[in-house]
Amino acid sequence: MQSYDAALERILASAGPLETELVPLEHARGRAIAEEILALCDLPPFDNSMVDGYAVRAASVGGASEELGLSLPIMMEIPAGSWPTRPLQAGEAARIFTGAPIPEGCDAVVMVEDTEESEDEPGRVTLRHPGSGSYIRRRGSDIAAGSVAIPAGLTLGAGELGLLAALNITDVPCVRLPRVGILSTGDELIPVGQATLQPGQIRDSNGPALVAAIEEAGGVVVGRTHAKDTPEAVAEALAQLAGCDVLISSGGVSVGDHDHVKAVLEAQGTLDFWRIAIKPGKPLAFGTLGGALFFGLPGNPVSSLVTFELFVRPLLRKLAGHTRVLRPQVTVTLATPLPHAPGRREFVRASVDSDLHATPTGLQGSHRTSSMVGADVLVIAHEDHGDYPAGATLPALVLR
Ligand SMILES: Nc1nc2c(c(=O)[nH]1)N[C@H]1C(S)=C(S)[C@@H](COP(=O)(O)OP(=O)(O)OC[C@H]3O[C@@H](n4cnc5c(N)ncnc54)[C@H](O)[C@@H]3O)O[C@H]1N2
Ligand code: MOO
Ligand SMILES: [Mg+2]
Repeated sequence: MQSYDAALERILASAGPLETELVPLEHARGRAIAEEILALCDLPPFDNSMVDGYAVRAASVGGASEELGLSLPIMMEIPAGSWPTRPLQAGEAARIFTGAPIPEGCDAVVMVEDTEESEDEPGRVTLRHPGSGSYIRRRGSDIAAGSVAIPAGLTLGAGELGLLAALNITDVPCVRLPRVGILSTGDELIPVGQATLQPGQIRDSNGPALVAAIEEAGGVVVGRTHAKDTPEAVAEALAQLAGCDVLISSGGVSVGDHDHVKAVLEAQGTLDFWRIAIKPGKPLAFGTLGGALFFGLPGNPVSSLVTFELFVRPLLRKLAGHTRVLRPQVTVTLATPLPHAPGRREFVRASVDSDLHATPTGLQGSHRTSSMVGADVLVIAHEDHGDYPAGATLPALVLR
């Protein structure tokens, strides 16, 4: 049996980022950037005012104070989007607005709150501040031309897309999204919304849950099918899903007489390993099949989703080019005691409050789909440890 760490390491070592494709900026959210993006121009592109006020030469307004106002002629008005019509000379002021270009000769802006315009003196402004804070945003002070705007492998969110837009990059080099196929195995399974259940039958809930998990992870579901519990049916269904980067089956991977996934994988592809010392999800099988990476996830609904989270999601993130493939890990404090038998590393579904006090989502049986509801974290109970008391601090993976 593999340890959690060894299994994750083997899985992540099995593949690297897929090819690069150009993605329109408006569709690039959540994608991983394939290569380092250099700024081709300075941002901001010109020196501009940080405030609404008056552009001046600092040397000529040094004597201004609250008591000793300094009156200057207003030589021009510079709104954002315009360009100064002339340089600013000593002893002159220009009305200027936030974001507007600084005129040549100006080295300080005085905030409008520190000035007065009087009807008695039209065309003049009285400064009541020496203009010491310059309030000028220098060209290139956000990002200088030639410097790295976005490093390769970063996940593009609103902030990164805003910077790309400022740099006028309309087509973004992103890593292609992994194509994923899903196979639900089981004689007992009936698709959601179809037929009335006969005795012994249940709904295929893993299929829809895995679709959601794959999409959340940034994969594209390109095929989804079902197979009865025979080796022939499993092999045939998997053959139908050819052309995927990743194949995921659920069920039929344990030791029952009707569990055929592992044998089919060994016969038709390669089995890298089977079984991990974790709970839930022990009988996971990993290997390759027809050019795809293959995960045989256990059929129990919680086991399939938790093993997806622990092993498939990181691999999908890696294939999709993200530098950060693992969920953030935090330390939580147990709000209630946590029963845990030593032997396997256990991933306990729990909700957390804003102080990271964790409350398990009820009994943790791997058939209990309800234990996934409202799960914010997977609390990690160590294989060498027994029960944990309330107040114990444990590591946890943040799911959302
Ligand atoms: N003798 C042993 N039996 C079992 C062991 C073991 O070590 N020795 N391990 C148990 C563990 S742990 C798990 S996990 C399960 C894994 O079973 P399989 O991967 O073979 O899955 P199935 O037997 O096909 O199904 C298990 C369970 O899950 C339900 N299921 C399956 N697919 C779906 C689906 N798409 N939607 C909803 N529910 C599904 C299925 O009806 C079963 O109840 O094996 C234990 N047994
Ligand atoms: O390894 Mo299983 O998922 O505990 O029921
Ligand atoms: Mg089974």
